[in-house]
Amino acid sequence: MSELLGIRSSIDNIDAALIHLLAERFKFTQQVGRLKATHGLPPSDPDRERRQIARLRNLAVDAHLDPAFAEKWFNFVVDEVIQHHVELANGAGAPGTADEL
Ligand SMILES: C=C(O[C@@H]1C=C(C(=O)O)C=C[C@H]1O)C(=O)O
Repeated sequence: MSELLGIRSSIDNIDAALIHLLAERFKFTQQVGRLKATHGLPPSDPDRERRQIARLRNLAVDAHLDPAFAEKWFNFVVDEVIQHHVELANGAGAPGTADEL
């Protein structure tokens, strides 16, 4: 089953890349959260989310990925981001990040 091992090795690489990309994304969303907290802006921006969902759904179709899955993934991530922004607005760091240390 060397074919299976080879395919799984590529899956492992992709999963590692996704973790690194998510970590980078959260670094930037934390910067946004700090700016929002400093300027008294609300944690969520529903208009921005709507625009991103439309954009990501189009990208997903082009990439032959289920657009409903792309939207579900985005909403899952954004829910966590907004939670972090609420915590920053309340003067706390986000859980599980360097802010907590
Ligand atoms: C990162 C932001 O905060 C929230 C999170 C978003 C995201 O993770 O893409 C988008 C909109 C906001 O609800 C932002 O306002 O840009």
